[in-house]
Amino acid sequence: MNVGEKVLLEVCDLNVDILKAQGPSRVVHSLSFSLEAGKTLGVVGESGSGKSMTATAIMGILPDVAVASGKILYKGINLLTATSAERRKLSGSEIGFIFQEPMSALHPTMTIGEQMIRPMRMHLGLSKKQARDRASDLLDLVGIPPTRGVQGSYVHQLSGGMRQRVMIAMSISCNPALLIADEPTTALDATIQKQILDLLLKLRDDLDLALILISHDLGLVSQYTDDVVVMLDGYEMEQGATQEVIANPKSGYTQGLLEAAPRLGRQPHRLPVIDKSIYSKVTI
Ligand SMILES: Nc1ncnc2c1ncn2[C@@H]1O[C@H](COP(=O)(O)OP(=O)(O)OP(=O)(O)O)[C@@H](O)[C@H]1O
Repeated sequence: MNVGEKVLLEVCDLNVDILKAQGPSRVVHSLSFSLEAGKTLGVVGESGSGKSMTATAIMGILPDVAVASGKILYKGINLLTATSAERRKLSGSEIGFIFQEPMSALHPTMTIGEQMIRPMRMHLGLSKKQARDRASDLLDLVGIPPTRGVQGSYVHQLSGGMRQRVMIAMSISCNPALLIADEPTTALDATIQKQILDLLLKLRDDLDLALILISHDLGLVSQYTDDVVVMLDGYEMEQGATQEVIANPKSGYTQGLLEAAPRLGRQPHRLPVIDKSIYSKVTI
């Protein structure tokens, strides 16, 4: 990937360690990638490969037991050494996050409207009325017209697809430049999955966002991203332009993922078993 003038995010030599009683255990090893405005980067790997640790390190919401080192440069500011005031300003406003499971990310006893207006008042300094109007516009933008009365609803009253649309509306409410979506459609059926991913791409284009799409599904990522990083057990297996990686995978692990990848709306007849042990980092 070229590091040009439009680079928004540069992850350089990122390591993440989990602190355990017997000592630190590394779950992300020397990971580097960059992302330009208006582009989508896929981070792909099976469960436990370090995708969420990478995402939460960028967001500054790593679990207490985890420590990150290296550099995460956002518009040239190293997020790993930024002051908490700088971080607060960036996370949740400049950098938006879409969680896998909106049911646990959204507050159960606050209405959707109340949850939406809070960050807009804090980060954008809007009045209650302005924030409510903007919430209405944002919901409309993600395909929920004001007539649905969603602002007055609670999360448990919405369908899975509606919840994810609400999360997306919230994630773009403070005009982020970067959006990180961690398995945003895993809990949804194939038709809704496609609608949500198409919506994310439309927002990326309309708002000139940079988007990181995290998924275990290389087939899905291949349809929605410009570049891809393939991870296994915390290591980068390969990265590059998505179509290039799909057409000529350098790593046997990527080939295995491709064979296992379900396409949108089509499940594979049988999942091949990938023998991970033969891709141990020392052999690469
Ligand atoms: N809160 C935590 N405490 C201790 N270890 C953790 C914690 N969260 C993740 N890990 C460990 O860190 C490693 C990387 O996990 P991570 O969640 O980043 O993987 P992932 O690729 O996102 O997988 P998944 O798709 O299942 O979320 C795994 O070995 C996992 O067990």
